[in-house]
Amino acid sequence: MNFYDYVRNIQNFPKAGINFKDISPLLADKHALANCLSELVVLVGSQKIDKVAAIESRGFYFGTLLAHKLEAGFVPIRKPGKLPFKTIKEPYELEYGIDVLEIHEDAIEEGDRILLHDDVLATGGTARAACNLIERLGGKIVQCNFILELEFLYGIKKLQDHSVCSFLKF
Ligand SMILES: O=P(O)(O)OC[C@H]1O[C@H](OP(=O)(O)OP(=O)(O)O)[C@H](O)[C@@H]1O
Ligand SMILES: Nc1ncnc2[nH]cnc12
Repeated sequence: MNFYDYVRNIQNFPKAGINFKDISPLLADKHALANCLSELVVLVGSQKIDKVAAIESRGFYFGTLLAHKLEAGFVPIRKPGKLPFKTIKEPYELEYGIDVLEIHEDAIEEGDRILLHDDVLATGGTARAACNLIERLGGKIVQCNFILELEFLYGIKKLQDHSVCSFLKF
């Protein structure tokens, strides 16, 4: 299976000049969905994971599936005002805007081994903010794991202190 065939390019979305990588075709095909999940599990290998933390909203597509496959818990990292309990916050910049991420302050215990998952690594601002939240709560980030990486944006430079794995590279 050529997974690249299941990623659609949408020019000028959500803003002029952005070439948006749309994984909807990959999600809609039962074989592509199942095989993509298997490939993400392969990236983790035999490393022990206590919790998968995933970033709203597209990180949630595979985040809970990954947690189930890895026999780990799941932690949502969300946009502001969405989480109901006490949170800590991190601001960040992304390829097309500025936002804030939040995590429940009791979501991670000191020493928890965390897999951070999101669909796309672009400039790395979102993933960096998510790593900061996890580390502020005492989590140990085992791997930052993405379906696709836009290598020309060098997001990996913001995650140099971590192991970064992505399945599809553009
Ligand atoms: O590496 P960066 O430049 O920070 O960009 C990557 C982030 O951008 C997208 O999320 P978006 O903010 O568009 O939200 P969504 O998942 O809710 O669509 C994507 O799902 C990543 O979370
Ligand atoms: N070009 C892009 N396509 C899809 N998701 C993104 N997140 C940030 N940049 C993106």
